Amino acid sequence: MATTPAIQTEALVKRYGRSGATALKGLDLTVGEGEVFGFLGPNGAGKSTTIRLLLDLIRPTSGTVRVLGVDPRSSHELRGKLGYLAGDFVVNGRQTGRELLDYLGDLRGGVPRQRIDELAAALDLDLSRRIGTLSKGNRQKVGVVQAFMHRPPLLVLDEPTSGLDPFLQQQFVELVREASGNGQTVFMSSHVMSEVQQTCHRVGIIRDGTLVAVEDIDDLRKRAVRKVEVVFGSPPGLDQIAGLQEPSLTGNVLRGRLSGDADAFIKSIAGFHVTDIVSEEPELEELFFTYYAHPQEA
Ligand SMILES: Nc1ncnc2c1ncn2[C@@H]1O[C@H](COP(=O)(O)OP(=O)(O)OP(=O)(O)O)[C@@H](O)[C@H]1O
Repeated sequence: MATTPAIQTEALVKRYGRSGATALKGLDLTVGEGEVFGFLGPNGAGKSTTIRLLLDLIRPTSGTVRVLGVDPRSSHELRGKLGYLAGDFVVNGRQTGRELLDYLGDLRGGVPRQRIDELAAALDLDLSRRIGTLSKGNRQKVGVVQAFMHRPPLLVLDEPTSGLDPFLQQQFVELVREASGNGQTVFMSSHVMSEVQQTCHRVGIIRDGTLVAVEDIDDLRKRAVRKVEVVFGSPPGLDQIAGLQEPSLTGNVLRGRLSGDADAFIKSIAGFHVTDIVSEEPELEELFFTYYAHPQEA
């Protein structure tokens, strides 16, 4: 039996006000249960609008939304099954982090104190401080804890690491991986390509209210260009090398760029004495930005 998608939108349209911008122009989006899905696009593309519709913070002009199989407009139970975090986590500043998280934990049916403490320790967050006295980055950590602490089946994260430094971005990546390993679904908008690369199974790219591409990260990775350097005992001639873009030979060192299948290249050098080979992890960032600017050329 097919499982119910964690998120499904059909022909989703959102127009703000009577004469306002049409932020979404018929969005069809499906996120499977257990997927980590990255939602990417330039500023103003419609990412936050989509997320607000999923959470029933705003209502669609037309089209349908299903979250964990139900219409978010008609299900109060859904709230407890979601973890939500926006980039600018804002709460009443007089409470301490501990007070707020205990309160939210109770609302969500009880979260063990040990779980909150572990998350706070991983993020290096002092729970005894009043939230109003925290820096933006530390306030955002409180937001990260409240989103993850009850291990919700679906995490909806809107640019979650804005304001976090690189160390904490890495901690965040670990939390997403842990959630994914636990079978939770993660839907995340982000401008931080490294975290998308490290966590997402698929990415959807939205421009101007329309989904322009949905790609498997592994497929993207295979298509992305890698720099390659091969050191030979005694090098072949460049005319004997196959499957390598922009090949150049300096002494015994061959350099070039590989995209897609490496088989032709490897076979062309297999008859020569290779003393070392280095291939860089593909950078998907360039590919994403090509999509942002010219989706048809990517
Ligand atoms: N409350 C609102 N009233 C009127 N127009 C809005 C409102 N919120 C968003 N918009 C418009 O809808 C479009 C989509 O905005 P949205 O915030 O969804 O984009 P985004 O992809 O999240 O951008 P960013 O990366 O900058 O957060 C934009 O043209 C924006 O100006």
